[in-house]
Amino acid sequence: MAPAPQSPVAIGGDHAGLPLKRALQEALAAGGHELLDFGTNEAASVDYPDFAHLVCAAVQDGRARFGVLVCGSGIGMAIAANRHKGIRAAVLHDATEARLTRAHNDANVAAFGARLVGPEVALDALKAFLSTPYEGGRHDKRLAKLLPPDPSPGS
Ligand SMILES: O=C(CO)[C@H](O)[C@H](O)[C@H](O)COP(=O)(O)O
Repeated sequence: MAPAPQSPVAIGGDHAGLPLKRALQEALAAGGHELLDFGTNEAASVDYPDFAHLVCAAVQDGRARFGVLVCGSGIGMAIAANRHKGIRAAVLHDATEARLTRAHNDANVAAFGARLVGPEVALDALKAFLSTPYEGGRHDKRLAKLLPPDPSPGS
């Protein structure tokens, strides 16, 4: 992995994500990224939102520039992460999605499904995610519209 201007990176996952989380951690560390590891580091079954909340809090308060979340599908993690103000999480299956969500959505959390994506593809996507800048411009006003309208629909 290329040297790391975007450190530190907060990482977390559930039991299903553990093998991929470990692989991503090793690659990030080898690339010089400072890592904040929020677990889990045990094979025992745990609940993915607990780890999503820890990682997102670290991104929200500035301890981490980016977050990485790993569960079985990546979906539960992304749902949990996107409930946090200022967090834009995307489930990634390849490097193209990673580049697009950084360039257009200024995503700050990458979610992976360890049961669906292999370590090489996930690592490629993570490299692209961490190295692609947000484009700004026309995307700024769209990001501003991601906030719920006031009053929120259904309230
Ligand atoms: O929440 C998920 C799906 O959105 C994650 O993939 C979890 O890792 C998965 O649900 C865990 O499943 P398990 O049968 O409890 O191992």
